[in-house]
Amino acid sequence: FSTFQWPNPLLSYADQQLYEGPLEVLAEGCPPRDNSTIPAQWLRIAYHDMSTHNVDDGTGGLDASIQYELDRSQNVGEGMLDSLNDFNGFGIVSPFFGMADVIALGAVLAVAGCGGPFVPFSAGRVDATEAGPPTVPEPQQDLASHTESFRRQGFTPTEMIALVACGHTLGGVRQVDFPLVVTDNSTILQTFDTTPAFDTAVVSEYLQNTTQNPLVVGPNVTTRSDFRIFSSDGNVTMQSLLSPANFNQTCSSLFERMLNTVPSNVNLTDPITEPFDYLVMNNNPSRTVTLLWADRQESFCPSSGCSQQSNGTQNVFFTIIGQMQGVTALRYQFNATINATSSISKFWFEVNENDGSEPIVVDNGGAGFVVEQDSVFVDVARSELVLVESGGEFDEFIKLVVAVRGDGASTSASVTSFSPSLSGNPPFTPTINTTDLQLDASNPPEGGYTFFTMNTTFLVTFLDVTGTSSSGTVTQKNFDMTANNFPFVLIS
Ligand code: HEM
Repeated sequence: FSTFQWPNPLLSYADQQLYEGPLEVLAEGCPPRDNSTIPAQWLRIAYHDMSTHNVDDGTGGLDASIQYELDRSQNVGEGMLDSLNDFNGFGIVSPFFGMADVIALGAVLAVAGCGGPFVPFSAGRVDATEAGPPTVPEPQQDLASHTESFRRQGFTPTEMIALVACGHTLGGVRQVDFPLVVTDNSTILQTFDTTPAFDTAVVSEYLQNTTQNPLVVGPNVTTRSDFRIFSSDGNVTMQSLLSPANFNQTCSSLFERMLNTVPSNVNLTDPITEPFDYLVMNNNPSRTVTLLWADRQESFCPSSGCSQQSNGTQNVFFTIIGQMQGVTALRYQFNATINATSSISKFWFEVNENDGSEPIVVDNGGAGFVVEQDSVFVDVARSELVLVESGGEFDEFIKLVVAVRGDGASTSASVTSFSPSLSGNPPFTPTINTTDLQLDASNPPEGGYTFFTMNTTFLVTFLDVTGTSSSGTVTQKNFDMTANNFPFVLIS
């Protein structure tokens, strides 16, 4: 069992994106694109975004500043724009998980998708709002410049050799973008090694002098930067990287550091190395899982808690990250009715394998899963996903219903909504809107609550809901619209 403490919207969301998120579909199986592969493009953009870091003053790093740097020759290549569109297109940028976190997640998935090692993922990067310095290394620079570049980014000369080898096991150099590196214009892209996979071929082919890596053996000696870097310690580091186990371990830890290179005022989460939203267990059909809760007045539920047994299970389909770690999980579902007056103060679970062993109590490290407030919340059961049909045309919207404890005369509610950018061009900036809600005529007050409503679209992914009553103002933060199934209503 993990030591994860609920609630933690950032960690929960990062865990969900890593283990169940949609982005992996473009990385799984190392799919080809633009004569290279999608993962190669994702790994390169992560490095370029991070290369603005300066260890001397703690500025720059993986901060999505690349969105403002695409017009620089260092960032040439259609893979850059394609990758940013991939990252924006899934709509997974959230109020607390920005483009920089998505770029880092993309690199983790890229390495795994091409058969490389697991790279531990941390979240919490902060997106820049302007370009960083133009400090991406370029092939025509000399070894001393590259050594200084990597020092400034936080890497030793030995780490520079390994990081370049780890990066250049994927993809290659495009002739149109680097005509001085790949001079033969019948070649669209010259790969760094003969395999698209994340493997040691880039190292072994270099050491065997069979390499076609244009940054090692290209016709233009000035742009043989990989040759100068790889041979800078008499091939000692490259020899050590011949071992697949050492290559994977070295690349995993250097990539983790590369992705965690952020401005010094940014704090990242601990690395996520297991799916902690669930209990990960073998399937046991005789297992029972019980939801227990305490009421707010401490008089309604028995001292052992009110309880409700699970009424069904769902298989969790893990991404390549979960698959490579060999984890399996079931999600247990509950349908519990909670008395509106006595309400709920915290909940927890009991897992009984029914095999004679003691039941396991899952209680968030002893504290229980505390429900901070019950005065303001999105009422999922009263909200509706509405489909309107008129003359063969369909219009869809979400009728959002918010419950505020208190009577109609003294209560009010507003919603701040977050929608990822719809633009096809970076920088991708989300839309944030605040709207005052109307009293909901179709849901009269009930159970001490007044109901408010607004219509919203599927483009909204997160909400903060604020309600005011005679007892004060309360906000339910970070309500995830994409994680909820509202009742469906057809109007025709
Ligand atoms: C001195 C340092 C480096 C130089 C001069 C350099 C240079 C280049 C060049 C010229 C390309 C071709 C890009 C294109 O045609 O689109 C390239 C591709 C690539 N680089 Fe580097 N690179 C360096 C370090 C790194 C590092 C540290 C990484 C680590 C992640 C990396 C990852 C990649 C990847 C994955 C590609 C393939 C992109 C694709 O196929 O679309 N590079 N690099």
